[in-house]
Amino acid sequence: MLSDGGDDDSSAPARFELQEDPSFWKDNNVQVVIRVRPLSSSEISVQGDKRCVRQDSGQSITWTCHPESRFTFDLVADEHITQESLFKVAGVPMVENCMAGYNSCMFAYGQTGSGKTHTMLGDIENGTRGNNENCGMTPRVFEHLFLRIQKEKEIRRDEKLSFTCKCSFLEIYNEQILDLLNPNATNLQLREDAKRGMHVENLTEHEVSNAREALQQLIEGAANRKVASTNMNRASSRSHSVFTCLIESKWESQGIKHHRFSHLNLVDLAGSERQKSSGAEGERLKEASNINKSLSTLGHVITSLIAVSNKKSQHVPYRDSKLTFLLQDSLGGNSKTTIIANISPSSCCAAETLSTLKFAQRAKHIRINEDASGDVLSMRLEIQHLKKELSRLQGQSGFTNNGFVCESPSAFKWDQANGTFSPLMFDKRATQRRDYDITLAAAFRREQEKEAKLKAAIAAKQIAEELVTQRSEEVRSFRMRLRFREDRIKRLEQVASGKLSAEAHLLQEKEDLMKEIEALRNQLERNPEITRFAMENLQLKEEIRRLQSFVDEGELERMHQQINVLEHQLLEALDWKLMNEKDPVNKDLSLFGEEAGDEKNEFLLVTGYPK
Ligand SMILES: Nc1ncnc2c1ncn2[C@@H]1O[C@H](COP(=O)(O)OP(=O)(O)OP(=O)(O)O)[C@@H](O)[C@H]1O
Repeated sequence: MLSDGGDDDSSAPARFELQEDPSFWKDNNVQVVIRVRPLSSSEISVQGDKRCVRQDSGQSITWTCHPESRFTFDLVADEHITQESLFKVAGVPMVENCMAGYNSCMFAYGQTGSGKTHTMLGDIENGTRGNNENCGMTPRVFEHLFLRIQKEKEIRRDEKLSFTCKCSFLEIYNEQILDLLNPNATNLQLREDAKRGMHVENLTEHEVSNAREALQQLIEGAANRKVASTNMNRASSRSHSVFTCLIESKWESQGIKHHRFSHLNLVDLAGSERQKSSGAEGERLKEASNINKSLSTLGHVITSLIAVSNKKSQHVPYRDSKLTFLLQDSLGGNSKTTIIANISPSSCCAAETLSTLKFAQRAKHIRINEDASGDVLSMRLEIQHLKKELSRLQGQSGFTNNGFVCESPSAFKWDQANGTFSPLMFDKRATQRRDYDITLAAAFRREQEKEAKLKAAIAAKQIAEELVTQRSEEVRSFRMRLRFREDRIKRLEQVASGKLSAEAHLLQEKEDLMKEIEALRNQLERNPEITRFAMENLQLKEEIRRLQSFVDEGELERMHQQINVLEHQLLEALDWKLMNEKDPVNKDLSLFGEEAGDEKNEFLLVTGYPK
């Protein structure tokens, strides 16, 4: 039985600043955030301000009923957090991940009335954040996404970078997929193929070119969602909704055309309420049991993913619900996922709050991409290596030898107007001038070579990144084939035990084989592409190595020769001066190229130069 916490529970909750960790996503693929909503007026009327949780820091929270349990997460957002602050710590990094080419997914979990829709959509009717502080994560994400796209296009104008964004909005209601942008389309089917991965057949996709257009789709779809009044929430969402944006980018570099896709999924799950407290009956009860079934499958999927990452299991039951089947790439694929678990702090929701905290804690242990890590890791290492190479080459833009420093061609500028190096202006002037021209040209040439090397290294890095994407695709296709095989084994077991007829099995077998053939065909088509990328990668590495040795050996040698020539000329000029000047003071001063008695000599006398 649940018991209330101590007297502390009713005290006003503490406030905590959310500390962002800028390097979080470098090492993690799943972020779990807890959001505590303020007490509602109905909760206050039932239980006063008695709370079942106490926040201890920006990362930890204690469930204060019996037995007290402490939980630690990536972030715990207190009751006072604004929509904007939450967006900054969870939404902005999500967009950045997406711009970096990762599939990104955010989903809100929690009991009915805990604030999922408030978090994911908020007030979408009154514009975006500039004039509406209550608008939620999704509109803010799109506003930021289009700002970033604009900025990126400007920065990479030379590469003719272009983006296409297509939005879709669906809900899963009673285990059926409905198109929220086309309410006439019901019971849509999930399909999986090697080209598009997991997708919903015939789902409406609208191209959007700015945040306003994306918001328009959001408002239109949200109005079509199944909403009903329950004991816990006057306007309770009775379905899971998934707003997806497919971002396609194209650019050119070093004569190579690049093409990249990434998905942005924003998911508002239906409430994880207990049927008793939700007051559900009739149609509502059917809805509630479907919601609970799919959410418990989500829980099983998470448990299996943890077992898979601990090498204790190999099977993940994605197919047991539409929700997990649709989200499988976000949960177990090449994706960066944020889970916002919403909770009520009220004592009257203690059981649901504990269940949400436990769910969130389990999700924290998911380690995705494990099976692809070998390949992807080696590609990442390759990119890191190329980056190092690049910065090393950039660092070589200054060269020092015997106190002679060349930082850029401008360092070779010879100031004739000031009359410096006057001895060189006599009979040997023409030869000296030519030597300087040669030196200057060599410096420019080196600068251009470095530019070229820089470009080549950037291209090599991009190719390596493409290669990473290709390999991930390959792994996904492989996983798909694995799943087909697992299904076949299961069916054969059913045939053996008499649960499935041989005819039904053969029909399904045929369909699966067709799919597998298609997957293999696609893989075959893609293989030459991968090889080509690998080849280009190798060629670029070779080019860098060649340019490197050119700098290390040939060019360096030439530069030494040029310095020797210059030193020799300078000594000659000094000898000439020594032979022609009698006054030692003027003789020394003349080393600076000035005649005795001019302004510079006066300066040296004032500052105590010996007479
Ligand atoms: N952080 C918050 N600050 C202020 N009000 C909030 C907050 N979170 C939720 N609310 C309010 O609580 C009520 C229920 O929230 P919401 O509809 O977002 O819950 P939900 O989890 O989506 O519920 P359901 O699963 O039933 O759809 C709404 O009136 C909402 O405005």
